[in-house]
Amino acid sequence: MYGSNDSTERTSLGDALPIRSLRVVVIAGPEQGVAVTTEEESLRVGTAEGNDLVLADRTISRFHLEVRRTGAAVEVRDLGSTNGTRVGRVRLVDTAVEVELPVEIVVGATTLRVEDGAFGMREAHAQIRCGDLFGASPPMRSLFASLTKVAARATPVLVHGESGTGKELVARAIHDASPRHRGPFVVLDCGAISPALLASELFGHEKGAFTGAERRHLGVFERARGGTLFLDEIGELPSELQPALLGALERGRIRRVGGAEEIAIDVRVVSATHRDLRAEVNRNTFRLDLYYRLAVVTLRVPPLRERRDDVRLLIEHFLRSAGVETSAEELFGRDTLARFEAHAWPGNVRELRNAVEASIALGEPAIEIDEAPGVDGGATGVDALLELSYRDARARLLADFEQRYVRALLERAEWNVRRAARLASMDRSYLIDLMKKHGLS
Ligand SMILES: Nc1ncnc2c1ncn2[C@@H]1O[C@H](COP(=O)(O)OP(=O)(O)OP(=O)(O)O)[C@@H](O)[C@H]1O
Repeated sequence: MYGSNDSTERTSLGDALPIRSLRVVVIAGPEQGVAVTTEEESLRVGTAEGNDLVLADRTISRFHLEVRRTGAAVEVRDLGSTNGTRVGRVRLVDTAVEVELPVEIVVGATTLRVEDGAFGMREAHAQIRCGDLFGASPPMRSLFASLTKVAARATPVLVHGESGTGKELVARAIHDASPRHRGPFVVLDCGAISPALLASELFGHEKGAFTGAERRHLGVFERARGGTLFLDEIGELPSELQPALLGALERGRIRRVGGAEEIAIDVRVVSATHRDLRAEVNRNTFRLDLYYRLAVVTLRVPPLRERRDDVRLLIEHFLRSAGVETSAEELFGRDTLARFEAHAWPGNVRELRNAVEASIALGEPAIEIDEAPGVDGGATGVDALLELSYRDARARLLADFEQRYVRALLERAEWNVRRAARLASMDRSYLIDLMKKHGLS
């Protein structure tokens, strides 16, 4: 069984996984004949340094497109380019299409051909655990290997992944495996703090720097001295603060708001985002130079739907964490487990953890939720409610509605609570209360 402590330490998985390289060739256009091969699962094309294929064609955007393997096929994703990406007769702008290789792609005045390259091996973690992260799927074991390698150095890392995929745990694991592990791990959620307060949270302020600044306040750069500074939701950093952060990282010094003294910083910066910062660079909402500073290494945390073979392992882990010794199969039965594995999990591992915890609390699988009777109900829904008093029936329908509404709202907002509250014009703390009430937080 996956979840037992012994199995988390096993080393029999091996430390390499087979991989097939991707090759891109310019078959028409100003740079015809140029070709690049990458050993990674993905390949990027654009005019900015940092792409695998860097082109000079002016009709191409800085980060124009990405080709990523998805099992037997590849996904071609346009990264919000100005002129779009054409695959056959389909024109993509800020969207993706799944195709088989080889494929011809037209970008600006250039035609590319992407094809399979040679077979090779890539490094993989030999265990199904890395820090507090669990994962046995190839993309997770490959992530664990990169994470462990990058942890040893001081390199800034950008962690990219959908909400609830475990980005904060990745940052924490980097810190714990780094030479700075005895220092502090300080988190700043750039999306949760009002832009007016963000400068002071980052750099601190002196007493009297502004109305209400009654005493000196140390910012996260100073509090993380000797350790790791985790800048969560870095894509939400307002443009007016981006030059100040860039300056601090370039000079290795900060100045508190209202202060004159320059203070040397000693932090390793790990940042995270659910947004594709390259698309934000194309849109000019994120500075290219700041992107380069933060994303010296990018680690992508795959969504749960791309690693369904991890679902069972994670369920076992969450059961053990909740003190339940029964195995997932005994508890839920095969059919329900199969539904857990087939579910799309838009809220990723966080949603799965909530579903497992709710299942334990309710004593029945909480994956049934999607199929609960609708609030508008049919005659049958109302008929069933006639068994109850009006008051109880009303309370039951309301609770049902709340749960379905909050879940749908969070899914629409990619499980970003702040965004969800804004979408529903609802107070954030009220939304958090509703999430707690319905086992969604
Ligand atoms: N691979 C994993 N193994 C075990 N637990 C995980 C894993 N990934 C995520 N979790 C759990 O899922 C929850 C969400 O993880 P985390 O907060 O790290 O996600 P995130 O990507 O930072 O989310 P957000 O973008 O919303 O801040 C946490 O409870 C975390 O412990």
